[in-house]
Amino acid sequence: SVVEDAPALTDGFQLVIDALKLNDINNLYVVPGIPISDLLRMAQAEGMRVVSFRHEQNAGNAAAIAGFMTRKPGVCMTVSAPGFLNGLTALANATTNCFPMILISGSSEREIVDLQQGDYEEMDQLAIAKPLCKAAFRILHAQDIGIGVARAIRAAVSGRPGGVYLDLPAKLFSQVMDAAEGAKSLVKVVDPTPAQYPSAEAVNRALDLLKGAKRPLVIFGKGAAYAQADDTIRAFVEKSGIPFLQMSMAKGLLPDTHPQSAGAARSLVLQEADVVMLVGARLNWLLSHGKGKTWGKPGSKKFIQIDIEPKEMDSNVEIHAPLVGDIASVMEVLLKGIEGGLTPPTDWMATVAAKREQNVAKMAPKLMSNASPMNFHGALGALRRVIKERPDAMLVNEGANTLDLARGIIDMYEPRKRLDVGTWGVMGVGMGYAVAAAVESGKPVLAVEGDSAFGFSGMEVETICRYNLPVCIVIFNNNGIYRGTDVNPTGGADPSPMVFVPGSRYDKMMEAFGGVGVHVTNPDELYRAVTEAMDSGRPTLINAVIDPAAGTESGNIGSLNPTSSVRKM
Ligand SMILES: Cc1ncc(Cn2c(C)c(CCOP(=O)(O)OP(=O)(O)O)sc2=O)c(N)n1
Ligand SMILES: Nc1ncnc2c1ncn2[C@@H]1O[C@H](COP(=O)(O)OP(=O)(O)O)[C@@H](O)[C@H]1O
Ligand SMILES: [Mg+2]
Repeated sequence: SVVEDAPALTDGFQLVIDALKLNDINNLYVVPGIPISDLLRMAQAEGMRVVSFRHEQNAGNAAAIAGFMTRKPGVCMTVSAPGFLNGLTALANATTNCFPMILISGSSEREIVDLQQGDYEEMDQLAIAKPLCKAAFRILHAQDIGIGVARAIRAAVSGRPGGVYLDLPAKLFSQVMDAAEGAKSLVKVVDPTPAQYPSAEAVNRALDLLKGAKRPLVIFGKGAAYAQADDTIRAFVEKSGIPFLQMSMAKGLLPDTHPQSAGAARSLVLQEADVVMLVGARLNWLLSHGKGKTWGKPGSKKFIQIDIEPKEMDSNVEIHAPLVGDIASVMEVLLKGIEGGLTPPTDWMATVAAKREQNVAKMAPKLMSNASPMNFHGALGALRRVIKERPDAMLVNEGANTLDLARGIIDMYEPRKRLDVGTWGVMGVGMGYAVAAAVESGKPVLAVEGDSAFGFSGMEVETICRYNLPVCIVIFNNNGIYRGTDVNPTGGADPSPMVFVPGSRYDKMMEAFGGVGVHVTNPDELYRAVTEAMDSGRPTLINAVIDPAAGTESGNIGSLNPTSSVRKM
């Protein structure tokens, strides 16, 4: 009959789904609406995991951290204009942190946008996205969907990973084409992250510096965690005997309790080291740009830097031995290069270990504090114990005091388990990261949130309940941004802009959506409530009361704040 003879047809909706699935992308982090609602329904019908959020920024953050965790681009899908704009902060944050992510947004018809005739949600999204991401593409014809998706995937993960924008005008989805032709138009990306080995000359230059060093130091950044070269990295550290530092999201690459860890002796090693090897860590503000009093006498250090991005070398200070390549390949060659040729700096390591033990001993009593209302140290002592007992749990962390103190107090034992505000120090990543951490890892998630930080993405507690994710949110409720004691200098009726409703009960928010809400006022209650949540896997929010006076302005980075010389605040 006529139907049987008619060539099978496909369309833009189907080709987008086929192109993503062909490239092993199965999870979508989205906010539905025109023109992507049917695309999402079809994707779900085809077995893709479609996780629907309450705000695109959180969907985008989820996609970005999924990229960091999996080395595959995390995909966020939004509607046009306002939905696209809401996703941009996450796209820019992914690019800043070198997380591979693709923001796919529906958009308005080109002919109306280009004549500025006032389309529904009209905006030239491609032009607006370009400065905020690694690459940006628009697809106008169904037969180009295969190559367009392939381009976006390769751009996101190749070289320095980052954010990519893919613009899909509404009319593209309903375009029809021959199914056989459509299948042929699809592209499975081949080797998007090729091994990139450094030259022998570059390797020897670095090995010479390491062999001549009296006080060497290795600093691992989140690039080293992302590389997933965990065994090679551990072998290099243990064969070389060199002390190491782990930046926030690299913690757990080696256990923070490792005998060569210099985490608790950070000031000493940055001051005294004579050769510093940076592995997937930029000498940016987080490392004081490699200069100033943090780094001891000017010119007292020789730097080795391993990075896939050639332009990162000499970004802040002279790099004496640049090693351009992917961390897995470079560390493999360095490991071979030190076989039998490097004498472990045992005296230096002993000096570092002594300092570390001294600082750990100084901190220990603070972590036993049973004060109620709690201070940060007492509360974090309880959470430190939970993660020690559950090293495979994911830890999400944001805030100021809540972030800065947790970073040093909660030891990590496994790679890619600590997910925090990263390079940009951006608040609001918490719930998006928590959702993706649960979806991508299947492991229980502990999200340790400042009360202000939580507020940026808190509506997603409904998303967490809807998907019944094993997320335990602990809010350090000190009634404010940094602290809860600020006052309005005029004594007027309005509260200080830095404080919130005193005695607020965030746990009631979780109960509103069927999750478990707990209110705790001491570390023992906190420990028990988190343990119960991690055992049950039930969405849980614990309102942990912290003394409003316990914090400091901006945590550890108060010095970045400009202050008035004419007016004392
Ligand atoms: C998007 C965004 N907005 C504002 C800030 C400024 N900011 C803000 C608003 C912070 C919240 C600190 O309060 P908290 O309650 O989360 O943490 P503590 O009370 O424990 O210090 S930390 C910080 O740098 C930011 N980093 N990112
Ligand atoms: N697979 C990889 N191989 C080499 N370098 C990488 C790889 N993945 C990411 N990088 C690099 O790692 C660095 C990460 O640095 P950064 O985000 O500053 O880490 P941190 O904040 O933890 O110090 C970036 O410069 C990025 O180019
Ligand atoms: Mg606070």
